Amino acid sequence: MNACIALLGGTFDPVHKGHLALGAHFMQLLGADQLRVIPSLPWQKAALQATPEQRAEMVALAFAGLPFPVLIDRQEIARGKATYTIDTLRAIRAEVGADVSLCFLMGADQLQNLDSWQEWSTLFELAHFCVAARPGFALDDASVPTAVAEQFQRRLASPSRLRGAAAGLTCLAADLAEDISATAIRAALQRGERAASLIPPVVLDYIEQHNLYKN
Ligand SMILES: Nc1ncnc2c1ncn2[C@@H]1O[C@H](COP(=O)(O)OP(=O)(O)OP(=O)(O)O)[C@@H](O)[C@H]1O
Ligand SMILES: O=C(O)c1ccc[n+]([C@@H]2O[C@H](COP(=O)([O-])O)[C@@H](O)[C@H]2O)c1
Repeated sequence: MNACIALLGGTFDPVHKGHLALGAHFMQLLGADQLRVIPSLPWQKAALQATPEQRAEMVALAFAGLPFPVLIDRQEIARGKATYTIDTLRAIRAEVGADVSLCFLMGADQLQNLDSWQEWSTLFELAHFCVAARPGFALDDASVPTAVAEQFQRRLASPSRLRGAAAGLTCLAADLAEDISATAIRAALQRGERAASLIPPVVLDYIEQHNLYKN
């Protein structure tokens, strides 16, 4: 059987339990061999609070010790300029070869935004796309751009089919319902709350040690 790698890209400012739930959910659904977590230098988000290095360190702490293999892939922060997923997928595809199943994970908010991504329709040539529900972001056709909804529906397949093919399919996890966002966490920390139920304890310790998200 082909190897299967799940890819989780994100800003992670900071990483939180919603990211862990998204990764773990699809690792189980897909029966994937590895989760690669890729901290980004996002071109659509201004004024990040933690540095790229701090965000990558928090990601490494959060994803340590899970019951499946995890690789923290620093290629996007190493690029040192705003990053596009198309470039990252091309690099990973060149590294792993044509047959490995690559499954890019995202929440419903990014599906609503997918048609703004660089070369978005070419992305399906390089990977599968797996979308999880997220409170506050609908997955119905009215909330997703028409061209994205069409691509998504046409390519929709079971997780086992994604595992058996290299790229080009989509899959939906409608049952994830983690009401957590980095925006809400930053706001809570700024108010002086600890947000302990939303962030892994090791990440909370890191945030406190580095005086992050105070203002
Ligand atoms: N609670 C969640 N449930 C499902 N997916 C999520 C959740 N939080 C984040 N994601 C997904 O994880 C990826 C990285 O998210 P990101 O690091 O931007 O966190 P965020 O909470 O969305 O941040 P912000 O509030 O700053 O926009 C995106 O694909 C996003 O959709
Ligand atoms: O390639 C793009 O144009 C693009 C535009 C928006 C988001 N992305 C990717 O989507 C992932 C989640 O992004 P975000 O902003 O929700 O943290 C992350 O890997 C980003 O690099 C990619």
